Amino acid sequence: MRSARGTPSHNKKSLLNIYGRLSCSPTNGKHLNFCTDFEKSIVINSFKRRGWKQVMPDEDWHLYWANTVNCRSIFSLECGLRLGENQLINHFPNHYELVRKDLLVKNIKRYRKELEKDSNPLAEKTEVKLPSGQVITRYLYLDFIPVTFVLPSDYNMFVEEYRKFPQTTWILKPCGKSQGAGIFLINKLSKLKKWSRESKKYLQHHLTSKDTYVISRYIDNPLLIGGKKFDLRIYVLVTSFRPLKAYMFRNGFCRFCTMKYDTSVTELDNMYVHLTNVSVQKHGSEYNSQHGGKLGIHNLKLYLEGTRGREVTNRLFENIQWLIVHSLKAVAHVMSNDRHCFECYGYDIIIDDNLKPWLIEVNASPSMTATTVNDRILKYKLLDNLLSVVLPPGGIPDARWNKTPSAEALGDFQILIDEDSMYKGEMELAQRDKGARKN
Ligand SMILES: Nc1ncnc2c1ncn2[C@@H]1O[C@H](COP(=O)(O)OP(=O)(O)OP(=O)(O)O)[C@@H](O)[C@H]1O
Repeated sequence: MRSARGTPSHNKKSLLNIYGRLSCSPTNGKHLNFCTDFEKSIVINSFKRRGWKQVMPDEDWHLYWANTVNCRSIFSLECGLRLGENQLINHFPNHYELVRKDLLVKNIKRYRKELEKDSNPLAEKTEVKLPSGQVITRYLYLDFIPVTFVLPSDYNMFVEEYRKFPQTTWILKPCGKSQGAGIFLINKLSKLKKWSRESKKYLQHHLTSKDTYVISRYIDNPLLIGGKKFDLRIYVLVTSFRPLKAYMFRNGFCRFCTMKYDTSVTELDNMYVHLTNVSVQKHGSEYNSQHGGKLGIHNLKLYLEGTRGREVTNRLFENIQWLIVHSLKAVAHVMSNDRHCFECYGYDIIIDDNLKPWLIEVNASPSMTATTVNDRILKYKLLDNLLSVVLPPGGIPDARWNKTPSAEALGDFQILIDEDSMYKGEMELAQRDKGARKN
């Protein structure tokens, strides 16, 4: 039987063979087994350091660090597998609701509309005057994704928006790709039409989800440091969507472009200026492999406190947490909340020069490859802390656990939201109120 390790995907039949007869025996205080699809030393060593043994997907495992394709197959109807109480896996079955570019946008738009329909104050709108003099209406609290349309389905809506704001630059991104592949910027509708004709893409009828694109307003006023654009990579661990339990790793980092930011039309195609992906920048002649174009979030905070002041810096970081929590709430009701699952998401955020954070995208399998020494230290810590959060106090996976880690187990994770304890807190307050009224 072929192992799932190191193979990117399986066909349904072989998965049925591999997983159909799988169950994990009770641990009884014996050794714990992990299995992974990645040949990454950081992943493998993080388990081995805890004394766990690596096994194949068709053997007894307690925790599977899977790729998204294999995880989806495990939960597919054809597979018919029921995970045991001592088995955990690192993705939710339909994580794509949050991590696919088009679905993220659809879910956030729907969430805002629902709040609006319920007259929820969170959905309050406000009028904003643009530098061009035009006045637009936008959400006061929930305006954290750039205006985005899905192509080809929203093409007419996009053209309407384009005509209203003809000076805007747009960024086109394929939904089925990553690492900057297939991304380009446009500032003219004619360029989009030309691309469509040449690639015979979005106006064709036989489309697959791989051919879906999102077109987003390009954030053309990013905050620059040393004249260069950067984005933030923040790790967010979710252990449950209903109730929502999410944690943010304190040690995120900035990823810088290697070339100075330049909005001139001639530089529109220069990806070393506009895309912050390490996978793009590492091919640039200015790439520095010592620091890998990365700067720790603590240093960014210090820099901002020094240049912009403590108050606005704190507000920026509060707004980042706000946008993460609301992006998760936007998908919480569509997620299949399997209690064997947890997921570590890589959030990509751009800060503009008004210190407003924008959510660019969410990744389900943030890279566990280290590009520098600091990166290696950070990622080891991330995985070590993550395991402490997802495992109950005895260290043995248990899907029945109430997923309430102790303060020490959190390590460098901080609680973003725990609806369970919020609910309990509210109940306690209500009880106390009732008691006070009785007295
Ligand atoms: N709306 C935007 N405004 C400004 N820059 C953007 C915008 N969208 C994307 N970018 C830039 O393009 C880069 C790649 O975009 P994005 O992360 O969405 O695509 P990706 O290829 O899927 O990347 P990943 O490998 O992280 O999945 C971002 O890191 C950012 O630097």
